[in-house]
Amino acid sequence: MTLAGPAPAAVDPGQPVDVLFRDLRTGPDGLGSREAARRLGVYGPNELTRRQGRRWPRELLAQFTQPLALLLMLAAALAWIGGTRALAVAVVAVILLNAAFAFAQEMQAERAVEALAAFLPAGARVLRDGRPAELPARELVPGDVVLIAEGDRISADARLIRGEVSVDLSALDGESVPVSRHPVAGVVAGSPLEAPELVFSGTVCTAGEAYGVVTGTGMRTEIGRIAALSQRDRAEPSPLETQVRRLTWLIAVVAVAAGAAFLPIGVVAGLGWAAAISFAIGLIVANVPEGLLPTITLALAAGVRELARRGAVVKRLSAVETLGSTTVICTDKTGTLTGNRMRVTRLWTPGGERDPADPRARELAAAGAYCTTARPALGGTAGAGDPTELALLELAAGLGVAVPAEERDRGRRALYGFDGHLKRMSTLDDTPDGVRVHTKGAAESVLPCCTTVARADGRTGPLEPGTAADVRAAVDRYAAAGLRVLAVAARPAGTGAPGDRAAAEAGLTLLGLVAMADPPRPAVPAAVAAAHRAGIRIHVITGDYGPTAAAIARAAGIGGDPPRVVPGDRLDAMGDAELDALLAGPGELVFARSSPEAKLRICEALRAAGHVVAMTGDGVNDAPALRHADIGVAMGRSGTDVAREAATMVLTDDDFATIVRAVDAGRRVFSNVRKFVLYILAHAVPEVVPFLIFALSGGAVPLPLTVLQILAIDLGTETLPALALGREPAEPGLMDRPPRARGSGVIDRGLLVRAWAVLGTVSAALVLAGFFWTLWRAGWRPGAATGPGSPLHEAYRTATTMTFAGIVACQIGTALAARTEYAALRTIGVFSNRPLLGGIAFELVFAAALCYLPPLQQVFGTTALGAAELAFLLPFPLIVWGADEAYRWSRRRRGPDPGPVGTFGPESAPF
Ligand SMILES: Nc1ncnc2c1ncn2[C@@H]1O[C@H](COP(=O)(O)OP(=O)(O)OP(=O)(O)O)[C@@H](O)[C@H]1O
Repeated sequence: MTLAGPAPAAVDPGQPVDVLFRDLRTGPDGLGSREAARRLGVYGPNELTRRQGRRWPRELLAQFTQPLALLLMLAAALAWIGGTRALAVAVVAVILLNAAFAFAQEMQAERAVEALAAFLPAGARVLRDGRPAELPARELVPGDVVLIAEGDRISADARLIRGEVSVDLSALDGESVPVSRHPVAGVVAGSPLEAPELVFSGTVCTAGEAYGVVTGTGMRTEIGRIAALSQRDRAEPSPLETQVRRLTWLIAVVAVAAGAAFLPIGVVAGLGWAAAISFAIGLIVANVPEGLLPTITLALAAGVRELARRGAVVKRLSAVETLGSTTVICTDKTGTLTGNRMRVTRLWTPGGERDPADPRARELAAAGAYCTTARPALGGTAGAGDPTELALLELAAGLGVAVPAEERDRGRRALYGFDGHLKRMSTLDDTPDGVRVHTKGAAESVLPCCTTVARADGRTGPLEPGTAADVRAAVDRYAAAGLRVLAVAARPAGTGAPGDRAAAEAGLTLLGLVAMADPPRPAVPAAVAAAHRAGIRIHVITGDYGPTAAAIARAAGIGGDPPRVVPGDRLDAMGDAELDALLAGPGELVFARSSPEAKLRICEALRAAGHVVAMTGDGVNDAPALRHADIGVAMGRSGTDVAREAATMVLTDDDFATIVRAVDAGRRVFSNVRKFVLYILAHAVPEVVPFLIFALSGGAVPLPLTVLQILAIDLGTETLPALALGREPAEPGLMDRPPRARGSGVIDRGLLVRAWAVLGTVSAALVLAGFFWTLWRAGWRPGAATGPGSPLHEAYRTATTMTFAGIVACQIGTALAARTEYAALRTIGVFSNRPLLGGIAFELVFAAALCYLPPLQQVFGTTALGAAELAFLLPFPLIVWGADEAYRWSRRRRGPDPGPVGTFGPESAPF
């Protein structure tokens, strides 16, 4: 294990707090920024140093020990023993090239995934120069005073000095029941992990808020000591990679069987053993698709990189392909559909809506502002905390009743934080009017806690049923306009602080309602429409009030007009069968006042029905649903660390539209993988059919292609165009089709038919036509001798060169055809994939070199082709491409494949 920085300072976190402050040369207000910078230099960054050193030699070696490489080595050894040394050398070259290529691709893929960390820096809130500041967690130093709040992953070991938190220590002790942590003045007794006043790096705060002084950073933390935790996880192969690995094996087995079968046939047809063996080996080497897997891994990695640029950071390569098959998106409302920038637009107090200048409105605003933990925007700095609270602070500031955050925090006697189940929050505050309880939350949650109301004349009166009905009517009116409504209540604390939450939140006086606007993000309606065209259904699952959620959903285009709302209590009362039936219906739903558990339930029901579910979430309680969904989506800006860790994808801009863009990218990557698989499979037919003809004719037709020519195609001319197909832009209509079925293979019957029956067969026919035309013109008839020394030998060399060049020409047509799966080439433009044009140019230069450079002619058995031959080859690409164009046209006429979940597709959905 390496330790960053100099030897650790001998600070024992177990000493009494004042001694600890002295030893760490700090205080309750933390460090100054200059001192912190100095300490950062001394202690080093707050990071875990990776234990493992260089891994690349091992990974490079692994390329040579994998089964396909071993198979090729066996082939090389056989060729050497069989006397065809040139072939043995060629095969070894293939092995080396392949290993280098695969290694480079895998390294590049890994780097792409590792680079993602830079998109998601861990942050920490600290007091620097006595003021709160947000910093990258790597800049924390011993002596810093940090703020720890619900949902944070704690980024250093610390001793608590104020507040109280619940902490999940499972990263350290495997125990996932959260434990309470709070300051204790004296010496820490017993094991540090059990000490109530210590918190540790790598653990998670599940509730509450507290300040702590940092006692250890980086490797000098409990987690740093558990060396095993700093080891990296081994990445799971994605289903796509597993599928392709299996396919590669299948093809390898078929190739070996074909090679073995060719041996006796070749000998009987008069080839001689040495030639037959070399041929069988060539057939195997050419057809084993060694390069497929690394190429696919690289395509996925390129997808990951592109997604990150578009604002969606995915943590696993496999997420890219899952994204493409998403059938349902479950999204929350605040911050994802809306901009999460709240602004109070209406104030209501018993008696009616109030003008901001009204004294009752000011009283309401002041109480709301007390009941907050957020910090308002000051000078140039942005506000920090819940946007709902920031809106209340802004309102109070606007009405001139703001309390500075420091004063508010200093006077705070108790905090009963916002609870997603209770849907309210309360504080006990020292105010100029004495100690008061302040409560704010959902109206239906706060109203039952109230016994009195603040009347228009400033006096307090009983909460009559009529007033309660007025409150509900006002809430509904505001909610129908899409406003978020909070009820605010207060009362004098009386003598002595109430002991528990229930006591604090009883007998309150209702002050009124605050309604705030949070309109949909501008890009959302278009993204919703795009998702609908792509056959994706969207359900909204929100903690907000039904009518508010329905109004926002309608504005975004979700769920029709009016959207169907399922309130939380109805969902809770519903059995599983009823929920299944509800979700199986055609429309989209708005689940309002829902709990985090509801998310998990809905997610499970959808998955059980065969859907591929993308689910958003931002709180601690959302983590189980995020883990359970096919794609858990967390918010990079507003979400908690816990949600970000549970998620598969993190949106750096929190925008719903980014999810739809990610689905688009996922579909594109998957369809591009299919494109180059199609291209690579297609050439097998024109390569194998000539041999069949040679074998079936019993040698009356000479071999149309030499083994080194096959290798030159498969390992030379083909490579760059195949790679370039992986870079193809999205095909028009890709997002107008229903999602592909869960688990449907990258290679299906349709792809094989197209590769072998259409592209392959047309190519084979053309290639053979070229071969026979050349021989025939020279006077060859079946059975005539073509071996060295025979009068027809030169014509035979020209004919095999024609076969070689013919395959190259046909593959150009195949490459152009493979660019789209349904659409016509003209809709994307012939010149829109520059790398492919470059790849084709390379292919032509490579083939020309083989035909025209004398040293290469020697090795590959080729000759220079004349004008007549070239003219014969010229239409090949057009014919192959044209045949496929006709095939795609007929597929388009038949219409797209049906969607995976028969109950809905763009046609049957209600939008
Ligand atoms: N900071 C807060 N203090 C008190 N009450 C709150 C606070 N934030 C929200 N509420 C109340 O609780 C309700 C539910 O809020 P919650 O945060 O669970 O959902 P949300 O953010 O509106 O929805 P979403 O799940 O779409 O993000 C709100 O409608 C509001 O009435």
